[in-house]
Amino acid sequence: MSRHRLVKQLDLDEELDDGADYGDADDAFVDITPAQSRQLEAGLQSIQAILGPTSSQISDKRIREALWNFYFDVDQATDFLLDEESKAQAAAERKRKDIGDPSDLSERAGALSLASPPMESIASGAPPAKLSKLQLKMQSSHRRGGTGIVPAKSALQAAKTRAAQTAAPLEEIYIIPEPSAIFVARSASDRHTGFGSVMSAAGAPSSGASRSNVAMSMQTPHVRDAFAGPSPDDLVARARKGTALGSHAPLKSPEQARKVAAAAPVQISKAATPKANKSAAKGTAVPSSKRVEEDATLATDLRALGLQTATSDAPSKPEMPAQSREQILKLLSQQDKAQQARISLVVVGHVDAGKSTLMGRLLYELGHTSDRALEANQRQSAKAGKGSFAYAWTFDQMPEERERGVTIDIALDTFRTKKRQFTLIDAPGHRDFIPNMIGGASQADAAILVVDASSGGFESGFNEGGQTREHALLVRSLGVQQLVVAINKLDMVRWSQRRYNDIVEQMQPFLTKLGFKTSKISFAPCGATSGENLLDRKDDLLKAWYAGPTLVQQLDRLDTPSRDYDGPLRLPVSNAFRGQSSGPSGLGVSGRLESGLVRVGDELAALPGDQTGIVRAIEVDGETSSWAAAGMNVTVYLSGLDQIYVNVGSVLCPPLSLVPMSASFLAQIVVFDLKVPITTGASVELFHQSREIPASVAKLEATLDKASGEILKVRPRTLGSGSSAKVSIRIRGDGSSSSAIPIETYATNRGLGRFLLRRNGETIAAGLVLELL
Ligand SMILES: Nc1nc2c(ncn2[C@@H]2O[C@H](COP(=O)(O)OP(=O)(O)OP(=O)(O)O)[C@@H](O)[C@H]2O)c(=O)[nH]1
Repeated sequence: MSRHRLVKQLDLDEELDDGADYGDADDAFVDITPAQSRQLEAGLQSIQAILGPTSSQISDKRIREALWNFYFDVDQATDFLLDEESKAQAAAERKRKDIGDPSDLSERAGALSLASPPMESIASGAPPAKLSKLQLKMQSSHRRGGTGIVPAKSALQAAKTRAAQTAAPLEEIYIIPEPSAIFVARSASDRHTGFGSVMSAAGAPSSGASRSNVAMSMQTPHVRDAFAGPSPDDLVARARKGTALGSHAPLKSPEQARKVAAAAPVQISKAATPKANKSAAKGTAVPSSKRVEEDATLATDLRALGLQTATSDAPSKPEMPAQSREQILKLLSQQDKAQQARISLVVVGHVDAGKSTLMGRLLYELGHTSDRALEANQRQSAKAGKGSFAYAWTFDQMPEERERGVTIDIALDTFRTKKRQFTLIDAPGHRDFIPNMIGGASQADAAILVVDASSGGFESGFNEGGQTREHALLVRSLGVQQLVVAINKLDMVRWSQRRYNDIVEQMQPFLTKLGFKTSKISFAPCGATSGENLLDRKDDLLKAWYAGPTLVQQLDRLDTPSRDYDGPLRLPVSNAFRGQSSGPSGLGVSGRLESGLVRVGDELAALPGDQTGIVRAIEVDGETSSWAAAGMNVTVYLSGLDQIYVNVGSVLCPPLSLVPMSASFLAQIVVFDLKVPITTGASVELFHQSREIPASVAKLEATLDKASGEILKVRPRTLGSGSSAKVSIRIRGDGSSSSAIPIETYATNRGLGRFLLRRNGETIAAGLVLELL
């Protein structure tokens, strides 16, 4: 039975304990076979060769123990030893009371140079200067023949940054709408739904700003009532805790069930923790008969559940990429030409417009949901007195969602039409959950805007405070250019052509004002509960006047957006969780690849921080793959990287092409409809990728002409509704490097160079990053 099955809660205190206890473990290898002994010795020599002079700091015994714990995997054992070494050094420094916050990887990388290798001090036996894990690795890489040099920004990047310093064309944000055309939502309870802070640590408090907002709001009775139940943050945190985002999407096969089980919460391979190493050193490294027994029991349980397949004792080796980078690029370019590339679709719209029902029905019509699964949802929803939500329950799987009949968090799924594959992001419509909706929309290429055609239904979504308007504005501001408007619930108005035309006539000018090109907007009449006009039409009342494309035909006509496959890899993190032994193990990190390619075996750095990990497995839309490319929603499983170093808002990138870190930047913004103008120093919430960050508008540099981008006024005192301006944004914090976030200019990376600003539950502006300051 494999020791990979043994899992244990991570004890953080012990993990960070600097007193590396590598005590008596001479008896650790008593049961070792001759073959294992040979593997140990070969591994020992490999690690010593890799570590070079650093290996003199680490006893042979510790190296053997690491190899034993990592099943003779030299890479993992080396990573582990380097981790331990840098922790011990950091602890030693702490003891000398001269430690500050560890500087981040980008700063260190900038400071590193082979011209002054710290290796000399190690070789001379002098206590090494504080070496980051990256530095040690770079030395190793140098010894292995790599250059170990972190390149300065390329000339191309520098040129791009310079170009970005001139005003960006306004249509890149969106064509400025008439202020009166936009009404932004105001949360009735003034709730602060900080989805970015949700995942930073389960149960961790939100940002300081969030807390203060909440504290102020709590003074009014109706707000206290609103907080009587779990907050939106709590609900989302609870749902996401320890799972891949969207893992509450339907499980379509035993294989998927196995994968989801593999992503079960907060259990960490004991062999992969420093704590395990300590235990090993204390003589427990060799499986005891009790542990063997436990393993066997666990295996039996898993088999009974149909969750376990692998029984090998062999260490899990990364599957090597089957295709070269060139082959992958060629394949992607062919797919793009044939318009077959995957498209990420976010489904947005006013609360109760029928988004989840529409998507649930669509998956059923396309054969992605089995009759059995549907019947189960029908039975359970009827039992709960919510029979009309049977299709919506395909997506709304959190108990709170089912109880309240509203979507709370985004859910992901995939579906395939005859023509192409889609990733579907079902976003919540309720105003309290707009931050989650923004997180979903920031990962999308195109949107389905669901509109409720029932009498009064359309109006409540389209009037002031309705989410039809705000969602359309937000998706456009986040860069989505293609929109399919599903005019839903037409069955409730007896498939009235007049009602349909009336809605189209109101929506069309509104959407073009937001900057959607007419050619990129399409409309589809439909009925989610009956499945009308999703794949085909059955109702004579509709057939009598509509002969246009079905919803699926319209989705098939969407253009594949251009992707930056050649750029450096950028994977903004929307979730991080622990993989487990029955599926891909290691740290699972989910997100949408903004640029570049990732392959199994790649080394990735997580910023902020100075940690790196090796990609052991990749899943694209739930399917195992040896690579993934820009535009895909992926989960990468990394070894050698601890979960505490990766949060929502972190960005994974190659160690030799790090994403810049910045706490302040120059931006061009467009201001939405405002009650209170923006003034210098205004406190805002910055929504960047899947993260919400307290920030301030540090300086109003200039107002700009909406059409030409030319400067109208330098240093304006305020910014009002509908204006466009250049402003400096500063992340609020203590001013140290720790407040810096991974961010890029829009010219360098579109996804990482866009943001939204919100204040007191209102979205007040959208912007593009021009220059990092
Ligand atoms: N008659 C009729 N009812 C519908 C249709 N589509 C959805 N509904 C009903 O509308 C209600 C809300 O549907 P949902 O799918 O939960 O709406 P939603 O937009 O996903 O809701 P949130 O995500 O919470 O904003 C449910 O009772 C559905 O049965 C439709 O085409 N016709």
